[in-house]
Amino acid sequence: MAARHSVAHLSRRVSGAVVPSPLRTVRPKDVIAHTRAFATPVPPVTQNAAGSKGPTAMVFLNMGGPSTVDEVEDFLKRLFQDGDLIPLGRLQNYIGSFISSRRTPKIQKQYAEIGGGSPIRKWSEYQNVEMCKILDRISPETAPHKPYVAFRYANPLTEEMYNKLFEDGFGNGKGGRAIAFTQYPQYSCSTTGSSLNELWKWRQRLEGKAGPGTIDWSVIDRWPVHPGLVNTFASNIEKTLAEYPEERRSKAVLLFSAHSLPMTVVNRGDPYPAEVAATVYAVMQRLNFSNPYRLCWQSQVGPQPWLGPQTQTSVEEYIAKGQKDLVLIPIAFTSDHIETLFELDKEVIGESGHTDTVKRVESLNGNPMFIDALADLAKTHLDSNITCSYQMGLRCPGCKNERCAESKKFFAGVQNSLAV
Ligand SMILES: C=CC1=C(C)c2cc3[nH]c(cc4nc(cc5[nH]c(cc1n2)c(C)c5CCC(=O)O)C(CCC(=O)O)=C4C)c(C)c3C=C
Ligand code: FES
Ligand SMILES: [Fe+2]
Repeated sequence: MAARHSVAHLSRRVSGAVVPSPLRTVRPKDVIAHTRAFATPVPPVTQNAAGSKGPTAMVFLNMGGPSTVDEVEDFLKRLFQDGDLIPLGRLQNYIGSFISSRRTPKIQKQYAEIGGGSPIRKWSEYQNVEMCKILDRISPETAPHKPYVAFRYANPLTEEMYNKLFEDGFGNGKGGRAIAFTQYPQYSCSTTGSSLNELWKWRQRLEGKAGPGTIDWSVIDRWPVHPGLVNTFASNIEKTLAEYPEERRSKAVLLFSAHSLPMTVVNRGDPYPAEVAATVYAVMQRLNFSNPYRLCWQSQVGPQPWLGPQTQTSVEEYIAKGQKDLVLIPIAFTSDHIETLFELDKEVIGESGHTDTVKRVESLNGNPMFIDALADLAKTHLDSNITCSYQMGLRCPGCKNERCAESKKFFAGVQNSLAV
């Protein structure tokens, strides 16, 4: 299809003010899929090279997790008090605080069992530092690239990250460019959307109105089918399949597992289920459909209906049908966390009665192929001169959240914000 969109749809933020990009045509595919060719030649590092437009702040957005058991209560409190994740109305803070205190002992035990905390901070910091090293080489014109992490529910929180930006010479009248890079490959309003609403909130509080000297923000908001992501998943799956005897290998069932969503969020029109399915299909294409597969959903919380089928039930039902060779693939998160190390390893596999034939594919963590993919995504974004994907300007059909409207107007630009 040769549908072409004028770049008048797209905009670039310069010193906080939205200005139209220079006229050229961009296919929406270019904006969303970031499919730059992979064989980037690597020139030597050129820190502060003459003509560099850097420094550039690379800000990883994610939910975060408690690094110690003592941090669990605060983590859960922030999570249950987030109206973008769990809308509880006017009593949000009160009810959120009540639910989180009651839940804390159970969740503390789970974090204790996986080594005393979540590894998300360790992996996020490592991935970002390594990505920035690559960017300094392949994008000397925007070097040096400085790594920052902004978590939604654990330290370092968005406010802390913003103050660090100020300390390092960004904003405060000095401007500078910052890229908000979501670490959720697939976009959900309850994950990336919530992080962007939070970033927008602190941007308003700490920098006031957009204007000369404020930070120039742009966003990498989704990357469900980036070839580097797809290849890393596929190669990890191949490694796990190789552990089965050859005669059983192609009959092992691949069970992709993603964090579920409440049906209220799905029915509001959240993009996440479709984007997770896109990742699964791209990985299967890359594997040449070598095995039968299904997508299932894990980590439901509370009594309301969630998107299914549930991962644990699916494993039990396949085993009951005689299918015991099952490969679990966490497909919606880029590092290990409580849902891989506790829920999949200890509950789903541990309680399956078949720990020798039900296996889990390793998480992306520090995989160099994955770090290359992050650098490729960032490089494509830095070169593209766009603020975010064209898709990001559109609110969900059922969205009633004014924070979404405001943050979309800010990040996508007023002219690209649709249905706000
Ligand atoms: C793509 C990933 C995730 C989506 C989508 C998501 C939605 C979502 N989550 C909750 C409630 C909880 N999630 C919790 C932990 C948690 N969630 C994700 C990822 C997604 N959540 C991760 C990676 C983690 C673990 C973090 C870590 O270990 O570091 C928790 C806390 C644990 C618990 O109490 O069970 C809750 C609660 C909702 C309601 C939701 C969608 C609306
Ligand atoms: S809930 Fe999706 S845009 Fe607000
Ligand atoms: Fe969650």
